[in-house]
Amino acid sequence: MGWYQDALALWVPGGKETPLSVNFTDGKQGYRLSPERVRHERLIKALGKPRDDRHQILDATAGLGRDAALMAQAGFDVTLVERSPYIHAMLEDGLRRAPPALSAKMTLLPCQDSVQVPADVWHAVYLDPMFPAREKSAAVKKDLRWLQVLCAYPQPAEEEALLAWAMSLQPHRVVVKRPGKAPDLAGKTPGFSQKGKAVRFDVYLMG
Ligand SMILES: C[S@@+](CC[C@H](N)C(=O)[O-])C[C@H]1O[C@@H](n2cnc3c(N)ncnc32)[C@H](O)[C@@H]1O
Repeated sequence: MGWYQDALALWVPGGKETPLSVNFTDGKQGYRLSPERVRHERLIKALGKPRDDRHQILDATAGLGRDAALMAQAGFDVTLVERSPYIHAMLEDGLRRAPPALSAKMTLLPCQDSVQVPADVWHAVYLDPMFPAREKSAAVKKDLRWLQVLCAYPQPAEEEALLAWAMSLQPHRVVVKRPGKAPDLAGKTPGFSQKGKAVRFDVYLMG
């Protein structure tokens, strides 16, 4: 890990790949963040409309902040939690370089496991826990490969605890990102799902 073109980045010494860093405006992410695009994202549809003046989303598994940026661009105030110190440091650096209008809507908590946050304030708690990729390793994208190196796959007991904890915060809904054909998180059937080709968003309506 080090500095590459003014960004905190990860790379394999001697490797040919461009180093991985968090950039909220580049390439595909920049395109997906355009205001016309963002409302068509399945994640945004899964979140529904805020009500009772609750505009806050807790992204409890923030990773590289891509989904958080979509949610922020859609108008939500997003609080991000990330427990890997490497990923957290890159995310913090990406937010430092992000357009002010975007970073103003994203609050990164100090590096920690997602605990000790207040209940009763969230429109939604968003979970995107690690799940083993189906594709062969060469086909898996660079960022996902790094996540696989740095972050452990949760055991069933941890998945269960994560979902139970998210529900205990009493948001209007809990939204869980899953690979299209993966089983429901912790075996719990969602109220409904926003399904895409490779990924789906399971929605647990809490009231
Ligand atoms: C699949 S990635 C999330 C990717 C993210 N949605 C994005 O758009 O970049 C999962 C991330 O959640 C983090 N994580 C998993 N369980 C966590 C927990 N209990 N508390 C905090 N972070 C957690 C992992 O370290 C990893 O970076």
